Amino acid sequence: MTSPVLTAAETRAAEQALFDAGITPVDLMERAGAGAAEAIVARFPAQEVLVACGPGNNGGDGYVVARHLAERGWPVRVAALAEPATDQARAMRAQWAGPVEAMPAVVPPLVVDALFGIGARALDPALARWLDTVPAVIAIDQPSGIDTDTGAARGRAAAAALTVALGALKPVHAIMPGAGLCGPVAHVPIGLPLSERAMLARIAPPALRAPDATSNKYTRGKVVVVAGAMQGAAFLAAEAAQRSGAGYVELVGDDVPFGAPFALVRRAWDASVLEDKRIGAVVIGPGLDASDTSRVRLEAALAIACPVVLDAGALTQLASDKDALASRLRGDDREKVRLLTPHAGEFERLFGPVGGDPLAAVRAAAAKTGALVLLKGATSILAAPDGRALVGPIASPWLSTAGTGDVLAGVCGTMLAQAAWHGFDPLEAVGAAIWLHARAAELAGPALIADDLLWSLKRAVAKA
Ligand SMILES: NC(=O)C1=CN([C@@H]2O[C@H](COP(=O)(O)OP(=O)(O)OC[C@H]3O[C@@H](n4cnc5c(N)ncnc54)[C@H](O)[C@@H]3O)[C@@H](O)[C@H]2O)[C@@H](O)CC1
Ligand SMILES: Nc1ncnc2c1ncn2[C@@H]1O[C@H](COP(=O)(O)OP(=O)(O)O)[C@@H](O)[C@H]1O
Ligand SMILES: [K+]
Repeated sequence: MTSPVLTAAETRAAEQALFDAGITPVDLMERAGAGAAEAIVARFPAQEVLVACGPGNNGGDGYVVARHLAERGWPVRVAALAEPATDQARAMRAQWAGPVEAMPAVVPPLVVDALFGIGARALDPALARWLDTVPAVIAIDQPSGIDTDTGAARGRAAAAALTVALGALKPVHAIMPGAGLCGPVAHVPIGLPLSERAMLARIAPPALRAPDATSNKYTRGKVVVVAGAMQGAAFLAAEAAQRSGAGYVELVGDDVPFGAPFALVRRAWDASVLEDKRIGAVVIGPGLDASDTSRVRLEAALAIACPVVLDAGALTQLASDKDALASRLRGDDREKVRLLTPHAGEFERLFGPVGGDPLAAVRAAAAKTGALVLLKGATSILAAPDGRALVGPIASPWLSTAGTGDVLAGVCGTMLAQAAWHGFDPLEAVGAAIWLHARAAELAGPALIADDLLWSLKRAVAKA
């Protein structure tokens, strides 16, 4: 249900494992370049192309791509930024039979960017300007100049028409803004050993278990959503918990109005509502204000043993005593599952600015609090206290509308309540919720409102 994502250093270590096993750097580069050319011809009609090669192994891949495209009848020009600086790149340069020109001032319509890969520093401004004027770019391994491990982009740049990820996905392919600049990503396996236990992985469709003859409403997960002053938000979370498959959802608050969905159980708040041993998860925060009443409810929720999703107003309350976060969230009980779901503003209030390396920021927040931390945004990043992290798909920008986070909180509640039943650990369960939410947004299409996600969640579950 996930694809491993390797940092530049992990990629180099994986390459080294192949070299240690007897594969030569030249063989590996041939494999990478041939695979990249294959991915290109599968997606583009034959046309004039300029392959721009840098001095390192990314440039070496470029010479291989050029040779393979030419063998397939493409009119190929090759330009070099500098002479190859590694043995394998030199060997590939020697195998390119055509001319090698200096970087042309006038750019052709299609350029293969084999300038820099995982070894890149910030681009020289003139080179960045040159790349930015190319109408269509196919990036080898990654667009040149974007930070491989953070996804931090150099200033103005257009998205590539295709990025061919060699051997492994890297953070640049998964985390915004870099992921957006990669355009469509084709993963070309080159035999790198990819651990199933990678510290970072991209969320793939989860394998959800369907109810069977032995199921009843409680085995399918009881989720309690604690309402506050703004009840709409809590309703969205509660119905999202229902629509993502929970068997029993209860909305507790004051004067919760009656109406659709009629399957939603409403109860007046009283601390005893959280004592039911059948509760699988509690969601608190959507619509929660800063009143004393809300504080009492938050404390009651934090006292229970089962997983608690803390969103919106609950995060604002927690931010008022940042130093006590870890002890308030888990106390002495390391087993307690607590999920914080901040957007960037809430994250900043709790932990300081996200900064240029969101993955590192989220990991640090999880380590500090002992909680799962999900930073929501165009790509959502989830980290566990032990450093494992998941990154979600690039989600529909139409999600940037009020209430969609409340829906996600409800889905998280259901997936955490059902985690053991699906065979997920808590990190995987929240990963499944992120995937379902993104898929629901895709199904809901343009101009969605949060309510639309409730219906499309049902279809997302069916597709998982
Ligand atoms: N080792 C191998 O045989 C394989 C390498 N692969 C390719 O190799 C790439 C990594 O190769 P390298 O480690 O050589 O790194 P790069 O090719 O990314 O670049 C490294 C070289 O460029 C210079 N450089 C970096 N940024 C620069 C800048 N902004 N301006 C000027 N010079 C700059 C560096 O000093 C170094 O000489 C991967 O991204 C991938 O494309 C893959 O083909 C897999 C196989
Ligand atoms: N530009 C965007 N592209 C994709 N997803 C987005 C974008 N902006 C927000 N989202 C998603 O929409 C949801 C918004 O949540 P949140 O900010 O908590 O809103 P609310 O509090 O109104 O419910 C999150 O799941 C977030 O990942
Ligand atoms: K590149």
